[in-house]
Amino acid sequence: MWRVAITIAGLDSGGGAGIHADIKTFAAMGVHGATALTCVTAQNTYEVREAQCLSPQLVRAQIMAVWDDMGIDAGKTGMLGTREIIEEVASVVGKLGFPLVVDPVMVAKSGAPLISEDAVDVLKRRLLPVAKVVTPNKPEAEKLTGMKIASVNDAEKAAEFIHKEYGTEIVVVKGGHLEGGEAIDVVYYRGSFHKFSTPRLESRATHGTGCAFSAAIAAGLAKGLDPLEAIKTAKQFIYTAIKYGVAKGKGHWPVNPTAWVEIPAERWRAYEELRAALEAIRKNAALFAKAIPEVQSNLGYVIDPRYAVDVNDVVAVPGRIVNYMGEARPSGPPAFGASSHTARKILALVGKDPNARSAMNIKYSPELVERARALGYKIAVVDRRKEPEEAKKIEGGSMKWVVGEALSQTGGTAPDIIVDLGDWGKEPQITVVGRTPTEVVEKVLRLLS
Ligand SMILES: Nc1ncnc2c1ncn2[C@@H]1O[C@H](COP(=O)(O)OP(=O)(O)O)[C@@H](O)[C@H]1O
Ligand SMILES: Cc1ncc(COP(=O)(O)O)c(N)n1
Repeated sequence: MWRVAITIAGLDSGGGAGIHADIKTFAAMGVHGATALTCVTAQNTYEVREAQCLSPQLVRAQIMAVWDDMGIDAGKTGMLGTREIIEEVASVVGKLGFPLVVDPVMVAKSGAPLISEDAVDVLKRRLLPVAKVVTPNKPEAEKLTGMKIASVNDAEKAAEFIHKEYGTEIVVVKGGHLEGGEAIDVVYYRGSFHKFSTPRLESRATHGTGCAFSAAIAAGLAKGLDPLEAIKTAKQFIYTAIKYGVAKGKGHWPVNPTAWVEIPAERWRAYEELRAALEAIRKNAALFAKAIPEVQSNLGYVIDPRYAVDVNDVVAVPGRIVNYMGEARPSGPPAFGASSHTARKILALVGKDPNARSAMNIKYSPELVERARALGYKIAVVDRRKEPEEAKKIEGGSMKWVVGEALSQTGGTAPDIIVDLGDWGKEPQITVVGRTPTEVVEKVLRLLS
């Protein structure tokens, strides 16, 4: 069943915070997102240049248009701009009664004020009493309570104070601005404290964190989750959104709410593509058997490089592709993290050329290199005997060196094949490179036919 969540918030033209972050979050969390726009900001990752708010009547009309048609299962507020808009939103929400998460946005990450000074009091006295959840960060909680917050203990006191003073049922004092190796959010709910924590990320991507976090809670409430369950999921969600942030802009980079669904989707796609390519190898098993070297073959594929961190993001064949009685055979179904050698080679490749996401090692022979030349393949030849001792010493250093050498010969983009002439105790090999495992298998097939 579809649920509807509404964001009552401002527009950030840079797409990092505000309604963009909220709608992406709603989509990623599987609810239908609706919007009541409050203000338009001309904003990017480092500054707010201009802002203009709509009339309170127009904000109300947007909420009512959604309500009268689809109903609203939960909502959240972000930038509200003026005291008049806050009063209007408090009045509508009070009347309609859907669960509301208030992110008491006051200042942008870049430093610009997002509500007028005289509005804070209206927010406290009018909006917080009709809200189900409020999610202040440290400076906002300090402003709402007049307390100084330097520890989890202080955050607990502030959370309880906000509940008692303004009547919001659930108070989440966020720990993004506190110190320590963990980002700890403190929740006050029904007379008890709860803590939700993740490792603190060293990340530039913190623009829109509060927006996406509160939208994720609202999405959970819209789906009918228990509030603590909704907050727990939102905490995992925001961790992923910060970790895989959008590396764009000169200031605080935007968070990435869609990472939550894109990463699992990417892994599935990569798995399926590899499986299809292995099927093609099976169909030509006798031919491929001729290309399997002593160390055996592997075929790997890395997920979208925006999300690839380590060998666990590369899908390959556990136990490699072997020559069994004259037929090439994967020794098992593909798995992530199944290869170390091939995976590190692909990670080195994709680090230099985002299109070089798949590779397979095959047997070296001068005839195959000749055939590649005749086919017009782009070829790089690497002499391992020239590899500096330092490269050999670093974990994964050899692979980086081989790939670096190869790509320096082909002008920075990956060749079709890398010929590795081997060294003492190292079998010479050919690595066939492509955008997808299917492309790699096709390139190998052409070489062998
Ligand atoms: N560097 C970080 N690492 C991990 N989590 C973080 C980090 N910064 C913020 N968070 C989390 O993101 C959410 C938003 O927090 P915060 O940055 O405090 O809010 P705001 O965006 O309103 O300033 C909270 O759950 C917080 O714990
Ligand atoms: C329209 C709008 N809404 C909210 C924020 C707060 O987000 P942040 O504190 O991450 O800058 C913002 N900068 N702009």
